[in-house]
Amino acid sequence: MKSIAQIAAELQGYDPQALPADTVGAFLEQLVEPVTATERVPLFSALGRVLAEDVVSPISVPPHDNSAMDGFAFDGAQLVPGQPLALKIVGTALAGAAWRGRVAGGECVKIMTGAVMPAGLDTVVPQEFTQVQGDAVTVPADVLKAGDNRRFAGEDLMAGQPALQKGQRLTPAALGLLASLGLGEVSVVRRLRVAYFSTGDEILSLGEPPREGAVYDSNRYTVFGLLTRLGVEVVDLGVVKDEPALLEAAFRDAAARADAVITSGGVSVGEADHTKAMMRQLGDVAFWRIAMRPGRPMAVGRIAVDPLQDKSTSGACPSSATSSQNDRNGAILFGLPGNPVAVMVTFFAFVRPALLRMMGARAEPPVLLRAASEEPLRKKPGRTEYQRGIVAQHADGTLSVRTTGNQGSGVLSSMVQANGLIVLGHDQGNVAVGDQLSVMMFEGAV
Ligand SMILES: Nc1nc2c(c(=O)[nH]1)N[C@H]1C(S)=C(S)[C@@H](COP(=O)(O)OP(=O)(O)OC[C@H]3O[C@@H](n4cnc5c(N)ncnc54)[C@H](O)[C@@H]3O)O[C@H]1N2
Ligand code: MOO
Repeated sequence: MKSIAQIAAELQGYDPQALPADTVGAFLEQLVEPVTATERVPLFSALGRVLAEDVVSPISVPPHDNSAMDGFAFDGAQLVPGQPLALKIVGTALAGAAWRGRVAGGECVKIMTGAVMPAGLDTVVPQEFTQVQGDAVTVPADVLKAGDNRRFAGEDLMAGQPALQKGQRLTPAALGLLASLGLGEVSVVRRLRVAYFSTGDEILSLGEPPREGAVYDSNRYTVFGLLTRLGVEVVDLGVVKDEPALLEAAFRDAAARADAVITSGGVSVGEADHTKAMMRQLGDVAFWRIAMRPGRPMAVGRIAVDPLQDKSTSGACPSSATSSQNDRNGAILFGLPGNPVAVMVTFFAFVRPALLRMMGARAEPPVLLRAASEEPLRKKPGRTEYQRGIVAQHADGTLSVRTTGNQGSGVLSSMVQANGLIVLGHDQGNVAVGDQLSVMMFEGAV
């Protein structure tokens, strides 16, 4: 486990007062480690979980050569170009049971989609292509070739071949694939637990009456949504007032109960701010000014946990967990800036990839779209900007993007209007109409 100072010393061009966004990613990759405990869960509980081991196909799927169509199976060697083929029906092969009769030249078997191909037959003519009279079938000339409409055993998955890889997040398709292999349970990395609290004397909890100078706590709900979508267990610690004793209790409780602690507020340079002091006192923490907008101030580090107090896994995992203790070294701290848009942007840019790494998931850099700017944008080189964008698709298939207007980092409604974040890179200057821009789409991430 490397200290903040060690990681910083090894990173080229590390300047905590003007940290390029790329360097933050590199720093966090050094800071966080995947948790190692695993458990077996039934498929219905596995959606979004991270596979703890490679899955090798115990069987071939499909298990036998079978028909892709309802029609007539025959030996395709009898097809002659330019000539129809007359066949006699000698049986019916239904899905679910193999048809065991013998088929001679000039004969065929009526077959249903998914039914096992009778021995010696390799071609299926769909029934709508044919003329049938009693037990006589005519295959018109040139409607198909030998081998058509036959699905091979193992063409989806072959027994003994890798089907899914460790670190894969289980999607609906992956659940179906595991089921197709006959596997009812799967070994996954234990769920990550992430604690969150909002800080600030001006922050009202829902239900409190409005008062002058105060705002309702929106960050807690946004972060809850972001974390839930990510598939982690959320430990909600509410709003914590800017008092040292309350903050200390909240940090200690959060670090004891969770693998990572996310806070919002109190990381800038304002007065009457005990949050930073408490982070410094309880942990090994770096305070940054990142060369980006929004999301400039941010604190990152590790809060030590007294092993006797460690409640992060006790009672959290079912008894099937193969190991639930000692798979972490303190709780990782993400001290996010208070502004609601800055919270979301720093989450997408830094926290989400770091949490995925802690969850044991394979790195999946977001796929960025390219879209033509509908408007000129002012942009200073030397910092990364994330502007809220609305991407539109045109009749000819091309994409364009416009901003949501006011880009203030307190304007949360802009995040609701937007369907993605326009990423203006560190060295990018002003943007002209028609310039191609990269957009990180929310679909899948938000
Ligand atoms: N002199 C400077 N002032 C500021 C700087 C700076 O570099 N020099 N940076 C600005 C930037 S950028 C940001 S972002 C903020 C970050 O400040 P803090 O992290 O200390 O956050 P607060 O001051 O507590 O809050 C900022 C803003 O966000 C509102 N807020 C906070 N928590 C919530 C919440 N849970 N729900 C809704 N809204 C919240 C809060 O009321 C403030 O309006 O500092 C700038 N200043
Ligand atoms: O960058 Mo602050 O994080 O603008 O709101």
